[in-house]
Amino acid sequence: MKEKIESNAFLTEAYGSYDDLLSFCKHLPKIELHAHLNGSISKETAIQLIDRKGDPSLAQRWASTLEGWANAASKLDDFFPLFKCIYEITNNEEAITYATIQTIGEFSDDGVTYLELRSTPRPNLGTGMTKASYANAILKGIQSASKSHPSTTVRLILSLDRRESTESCLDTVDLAIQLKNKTGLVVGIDLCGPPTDGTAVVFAPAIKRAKESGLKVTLHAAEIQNIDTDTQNLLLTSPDRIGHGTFLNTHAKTHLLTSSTPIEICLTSNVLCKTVETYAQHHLQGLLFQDHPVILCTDDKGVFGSSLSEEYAIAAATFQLRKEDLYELSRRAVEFVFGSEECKRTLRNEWERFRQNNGIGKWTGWNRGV
Ligand SMILES: CNc1ncnc2c1ncn2[C@@H]1O[C@H](COP(=O)(O)O)[C@@H](O)[C@H]1O
Ligand SMILES: [Zn+2]
Repeated sequence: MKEKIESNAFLTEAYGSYDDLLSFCKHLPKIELHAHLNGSISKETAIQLIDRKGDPSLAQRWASTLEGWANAASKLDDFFPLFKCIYEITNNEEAITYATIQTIGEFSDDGVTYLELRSTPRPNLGTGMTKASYANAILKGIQSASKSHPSTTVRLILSLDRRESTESCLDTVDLAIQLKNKTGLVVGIDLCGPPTDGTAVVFAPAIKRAKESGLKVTLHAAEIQNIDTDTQNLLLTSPDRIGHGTFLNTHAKTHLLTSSTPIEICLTSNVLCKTVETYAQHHLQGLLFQDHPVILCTDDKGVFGSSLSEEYAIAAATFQLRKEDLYELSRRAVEFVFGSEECKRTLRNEWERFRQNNGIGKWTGWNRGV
């Protein structure tokens, strides 16, 4: 169950009500840098995809799988089996293209100006889908959405799953390099999946090849407790960003703080997957007060029933962030995108226009009144 955000004196004074805060967050231009395609598929899109398949038993299984997880999840490991069912819905190129277009549309409607979608190229013997045809189906969706939702710029990150072998990861990286050169839309790679599967040694050659080819690298790191050696070895590959960083030991934290490696923060994901007990206990607060680069992200908005605007609103209500703070958070994210310098210049101008048109005051440092 999602934790309910209580109204409080700060929120009332700074925004009026939670709804007023949410509408400010929707209006604010935002950058989403950590969104897994198959986890981001909304209920509406999933239902449409299932309808197209014409398999009522799948609809039933999908609904009960999600509900079962929401009611009984007690640890992060409970989350990954959900995808067995979701992948039945997206087991062909047409579904992947449709899911991509719909998901981009939803982020765009939520005020996301720049989106980095990520997904694991996944062959399917039954439907003949290959890693390449999978990635191309996403690119087709991105190209189509650039016409229907021109206000949102979209780039793609190909994910390596921790359950894959070194060879399989190298194949994905080679595909990413090829598609980067061909389309300019693939900008990086990610490492995701169950944190206790595989080891950094398995993935290091693929990460190295990606970096050498000019791809950017983001890695899920320290998402659960007691994986310090793996986290340490992953950090040695010098990722450009990391995801979560929930359980960084002192050594890893020092490494990240001194290298100023940005951390993708997924509040609702961490609370619902039970790696963080409550929003108020989230490590975002400590990172903010150390002025470490962070980016608010959704992770899997479809499964978690959230949106990026809500993540901003939750951060504001929990850590007493004013309009200027939220603007500063979203503006800073521009500097951490994997897109080109030209892309960053365009985004910087957009943020400046918003600031001027909306009377955003001078930022004076994070509110430490919490
Ligand atoms: C909640 N925290 C998380 N931690 C680690 N990996 C996650 C994740 N959320 C999602 N994924 C990864 O993303 C895949 C689904 O999207 P794609 O099929 O790639 O589009 C999942 O199979 C999992 O490997
Ligand atoms: Zn993730």
